[in-house]
Amino acid sequence: MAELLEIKGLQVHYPIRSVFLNRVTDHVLAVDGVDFVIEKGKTYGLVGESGSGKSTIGKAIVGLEKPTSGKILFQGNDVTKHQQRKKIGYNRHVQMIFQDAMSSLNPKKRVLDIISEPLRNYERLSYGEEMKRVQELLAIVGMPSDALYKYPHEFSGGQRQRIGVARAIATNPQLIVADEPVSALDLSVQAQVLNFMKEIQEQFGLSYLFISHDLGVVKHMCDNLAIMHRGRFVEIGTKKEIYENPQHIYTKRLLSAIPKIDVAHREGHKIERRRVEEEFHTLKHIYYDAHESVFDLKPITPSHYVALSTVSQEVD
Ligand SMILES: Nc1ncnc2c1ncn2[C@@H]1O[C@H](COP(=O)(O)OP(=O)(O)OP(=O)(O)O)[C@@H](O)[C@H]1O
Repeated sequence: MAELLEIKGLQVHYPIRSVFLNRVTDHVLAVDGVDFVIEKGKTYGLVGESGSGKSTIGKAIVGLEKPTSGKILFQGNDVTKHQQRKKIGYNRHVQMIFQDAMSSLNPKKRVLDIISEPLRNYERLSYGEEMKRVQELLAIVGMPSDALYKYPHEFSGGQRQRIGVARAIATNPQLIVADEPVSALDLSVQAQVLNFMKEIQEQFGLSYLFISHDLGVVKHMCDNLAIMHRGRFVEIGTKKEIYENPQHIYTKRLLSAIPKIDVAHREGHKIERRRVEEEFHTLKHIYYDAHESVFDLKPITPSHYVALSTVSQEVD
């Protein structure tokens, strides 16, 4: 097993401040002691309901959140602290793509400037070299070269996500943290973007940390995965182990809520309505079963919000 990244006993706790007392009164245990390994060229999935701590792990790995305790080792080098990351040029090897490409791409910048930003941070290229590299990157992600001078709002959601991927791979990273990269997209576009992410993974030997609440998507993408609940891993294993022989009751519950549409069949847009209806029934079932708030479960589509509010009205 070729280890790329190792996480040891990671904790990220956010302080809760009392406005009245003007001091820290408690902590949110967003991530509360997790261990896992991401192998070279493989995809590790993090699955769990909204608020379970998935994004916080991703942010700690790329350096956007400071671990409270624990270690992050990249190819055996400790990169838990900023100085240590700087020393080995860690940030160019690990990039992140986000759920909402519209808000993660600067709306005032042209595609050329968006994609060249990491190049300007990490490489000293002439204007001509930079232009050539950005054109190559656009071709890799299947975008036309006239996209260079356009702005993010001139593209569809799927195209914007491709631009986000072009920016993420600009520095030839080894690991990409993909935080819900397709959940803001129509089902028909999700499959395209996921398959394209797999293609570039093979082409460049990339590893992914793939964060999602959608077990259907994770099944399509991941080699190994962890099921998260309230900052901890309740179950870890290979894709086969988790999907074919889940052990934890929480994993079983999540699996029973998988939309019955596997990614390969998401290209037909008519499926969407059926999926929302199915999830609505499953959520309702889970709600009555577990007596938890339906708002703990992350809505996926606008129609899903309608479904959720209907559930909550019925429950009220
Ligand atoms: N900056 C912050 N300050 C305080 N609490 C935070 C902060 N960021 C996240 N949290 C809390 O930490 C917990 C984990 O949040 P996180 O965003 O990691 O969950 P998640 O599983 O990624 O959820 P989602 O799928 O909704 O993004 C939540 O309870 C959240 O409210």
